[in-house]
Amino acid sequence: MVKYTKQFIDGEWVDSESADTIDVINPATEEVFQTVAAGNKADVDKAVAAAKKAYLSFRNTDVKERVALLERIADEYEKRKDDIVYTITNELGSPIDMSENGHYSAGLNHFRTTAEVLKDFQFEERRGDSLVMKESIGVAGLITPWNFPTNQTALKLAAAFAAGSTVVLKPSEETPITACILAEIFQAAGVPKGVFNLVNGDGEGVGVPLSEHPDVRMMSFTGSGPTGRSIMEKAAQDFKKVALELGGKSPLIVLDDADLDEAARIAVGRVVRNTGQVCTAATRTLVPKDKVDDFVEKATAVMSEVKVGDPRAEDTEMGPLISKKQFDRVQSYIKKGQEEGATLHYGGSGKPDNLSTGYFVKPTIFTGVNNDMVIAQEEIFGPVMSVLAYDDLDQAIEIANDTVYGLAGYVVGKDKEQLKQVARSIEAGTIAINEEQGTNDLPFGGYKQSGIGREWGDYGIEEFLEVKSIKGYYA
Ligand SMILES: NC(=O)c1ccc[n+]([C@@H]2O[C@H](COP(=O)([O-])OP(=O)(O)OC[C@H]3O[C@@H](n4cnc5c(N)ncnc54)[C@H](O)[C@@H]3O)[C@@H](O)[C@H]2O)c1
Repeated sequence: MVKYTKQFIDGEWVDSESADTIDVINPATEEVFQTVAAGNKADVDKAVAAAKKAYLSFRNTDVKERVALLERIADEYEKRKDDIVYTITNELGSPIDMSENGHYSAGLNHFRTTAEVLKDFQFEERRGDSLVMKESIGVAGLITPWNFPTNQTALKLAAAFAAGSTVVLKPSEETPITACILAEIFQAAGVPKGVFNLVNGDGEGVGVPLSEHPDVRMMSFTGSGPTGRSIMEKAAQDFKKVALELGGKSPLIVLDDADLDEAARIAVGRVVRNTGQVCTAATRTLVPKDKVDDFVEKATAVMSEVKVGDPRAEDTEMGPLISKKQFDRVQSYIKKGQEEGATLHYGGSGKPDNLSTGYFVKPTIFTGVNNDMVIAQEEIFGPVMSVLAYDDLDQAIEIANDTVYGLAGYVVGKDKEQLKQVARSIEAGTIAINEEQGTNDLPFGGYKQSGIGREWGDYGIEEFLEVKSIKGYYA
């Protein structure tokens, strides 16, 4: 077992300023997979100082150089495919197929797509005799969650490097090993010293001093709402820019003309993916009242086929939740749904048969849910579908938008005009019609309490830039 108990600062692995460590638990076996440093403020100070120094030259690198850098990173990333897939399977408990085709590929796509969009990115524009230019913001603090260890990190890192910003990354203490592999990839790709710094640790020890650091000009965070609020409060002390990607409670509207077999397959897929630990999970399924029974029967059939178990097995479709804490949280929501009067139609409390070790849960369907219930309003972050009945499309849209969140929305059906109209009416940053996946250059981010700002592609690069006008530049 390789131990990553050092921090990666100024281009090398160095001892942490803290003697404390954090065990990374494999959620399928409940055994220790790896150990990382539990960093502290002194580590953060060193990392920010390195990033600040490196910024002086990195900000002036030519765009072509940064395109080449991102391409080299993507090449090195591809060489580490087996390690990344193995690590995500063990630290997150993601089924091996999902580790490869969901997680590994998402990270790779961000590095490749960002390199492509950077080639055509307009950093300068002439307006009369003046120049309007965009330049990198400076040292950025990046804080990421555990549910997509390569996706969340890669999309922020690719955008920051493309912009010419230097970074200090604090990954989730629950899935930090993928980030350690990224440090090795950057080293192999020739990322200049100090451009990328990794400080492992928990929120209090590392996240807080990073958010408070006066030399950090921007915080880019993905995670829960309460943590996002705390980071924003800290950042407000010296008016750092903040970009926040937070939670969701996304609706999936099944239209009257939808093929119910197809709708059931799509809806269940969007609930159980990554064991429901997806910020864009479609956890509120809205179905025409007279079609609910048929839909639920079909959704139950699809869900009962989902293979839950050992993430290392090739045919496993759903692994465990990340931790005991998340297991308990999902259990408490299942209990709450029953107390509130929703009908537990499939799944429910406890672990699936023959899976007593590991944080496994049963994929679950609630029917008879109304939108005021806690299970329809709060993010469960587990494979729990709430089915809500609607009378007409106006009511469906009203229910869909009756949430504090606005991250994603889905609509399934046949009539193209109706699909477009519903897609336009949902108040959320990302909408998918039927099974459309889109491309990696589309903006991603939330309305309302789902966040501030946009990531991915050129929109992601914009986040790490400041805008300057120079009057008389062409006079
Ligand atoms: N919108 C999106 O793009 C998106 C994507 C994935 C996950 N999420 C959200 O993330 C949440 C789950 O992730 P989580 O449980 O890891 O979230 P979390 O907020 O508990 O932790 C996220 C990160 O913040 C750090 N952190 C904790 N307290 C901190 C503090 N006070 N100051 C600074 N950093 C601190 C953690 O160590 C971790 O690295 C869900 O709510 C989910 O919806 C959102």
